[in-house]
Amino acid sequence: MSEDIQTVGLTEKLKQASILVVDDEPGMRNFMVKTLSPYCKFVAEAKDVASASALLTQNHFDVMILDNMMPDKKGIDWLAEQRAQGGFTDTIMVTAYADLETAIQAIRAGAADFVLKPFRSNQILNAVRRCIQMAQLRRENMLLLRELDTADIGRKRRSQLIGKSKTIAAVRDTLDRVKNVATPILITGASGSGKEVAARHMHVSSSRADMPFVAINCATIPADIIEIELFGHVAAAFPGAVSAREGLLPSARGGTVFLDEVSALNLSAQSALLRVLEDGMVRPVGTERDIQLDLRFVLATSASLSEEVAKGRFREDLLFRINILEIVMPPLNQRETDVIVLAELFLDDISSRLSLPPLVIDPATRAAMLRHTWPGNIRELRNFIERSLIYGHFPHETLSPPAKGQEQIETLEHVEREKILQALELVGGNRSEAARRLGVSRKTIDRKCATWGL
Ligand SMILES: Nc1ncnc2c1ncn2[C@@H]1O[C@H](COP(=O)(O)OP(=O)(O)OP(=O)(O)O)[C@@H](O)[C@H]1O
Repeated sequence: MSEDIQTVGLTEKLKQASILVVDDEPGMRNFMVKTLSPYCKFVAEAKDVASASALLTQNHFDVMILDNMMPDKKGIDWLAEQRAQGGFTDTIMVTAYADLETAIQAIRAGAADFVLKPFRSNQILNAVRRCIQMAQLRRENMLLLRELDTADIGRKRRSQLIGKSKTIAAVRDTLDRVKNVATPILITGASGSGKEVAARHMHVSSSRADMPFVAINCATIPADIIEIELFGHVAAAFPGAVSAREGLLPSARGGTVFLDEVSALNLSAQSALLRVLEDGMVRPVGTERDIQLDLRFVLATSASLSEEVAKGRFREDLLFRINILEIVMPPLNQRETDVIVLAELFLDDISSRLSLPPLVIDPATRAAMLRHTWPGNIRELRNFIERSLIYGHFPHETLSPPAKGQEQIETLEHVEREKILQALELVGGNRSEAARRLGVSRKTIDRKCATWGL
């Protein structure tokens, strides 16, 4: 990498940084203060560890540059003491003697970097910049973890395939049976039917639960970079790239990879994926070296893969490799009263997340929700609940009746259910009135409603 100060890209962060220089040689201190001052907010200096300690108690410093050979104490020993007392300023050790023992001691004492005397101005500037970048990454990481923790309820929900219906219970049983086998799983089903939730559900109950779950939506990554994203690359693979990057698959090692909308992969990425599925080998772009990976694959699609094969857009051998174990996610309208169970959960979650007053599902809304076909499945239900909480009431008008032109022969039981629910919705959930209008007894309505979980 060039050492020209202009090319190191000194960030805004450096301009905000406060630096403490600790060195007993006045000439050295002067050189560092002069080098750093134009680029940093504030540079203080100390001629020994006693005055450095005093400065550290009075001010916050982002980075400390510490000479190891000080008259009163070795810099490394003093740094170790500082750490033991809770001082965590990122420290760059400066030394004239580059022996391995000193380097090991510096790392153990908690030094972030190590610079050899004599050094040029850009070397010390680069070291400070690296330190600040690392500190920023650590802080961002800590905040992200905290955010994930506070969103824990949402995260748990996304890892639990909730529902009391027979269809969902059957899916849960299958997931439980296959959770620890190495064979790839193919999850099919309409958009929003919970394919990713099912994959997470299986991962958290599998032996890989403590390892990463990496969800990748193949449809949202541009085709020309998908292989780089999945498999990683070395710097030499691209003229403009400054460094190599680990791919998403290697970063999930030991865990589960969820490849959503797998039909969106281009043919070349499909060939590479087939290799990974067959022998567990990943080859980063630009290398001749294969890396062996232990990964569990779950693939999902809302498109029909056999139709994609027929159109020449999906490799037939890949389809054979991935559809050994297929799990079909039932649409929401085939999950009995799960729509109500899920709606109640979403009402709870969303009202507390958005600090909106809670809503209770009244009988007419229940009937309307059970009757609606939910073409957008659970995602549509979630959006409906969020909209309702914002409006402060359930907007029935957005629950349209089934689209015309899609008529099919329905069972009598289904037609009866539709009609009774429609009647209940129209009369605001009043069962006696619905019974009167339908020409049946109130008892019949009660009995039917009980079997539908109303
Ligand atoms: N059983 C469930 N319990 C709780 N939430 C669910 C359940 N199923 C789905 N959801 C929620 O519904 C939404 C859609 O689910 P998910 O993303 O898993 O669907 P999908 O089938 O993978 O969709 P797509 O094909 O569009 O990617 C998410 O907000 C998810 O949290």
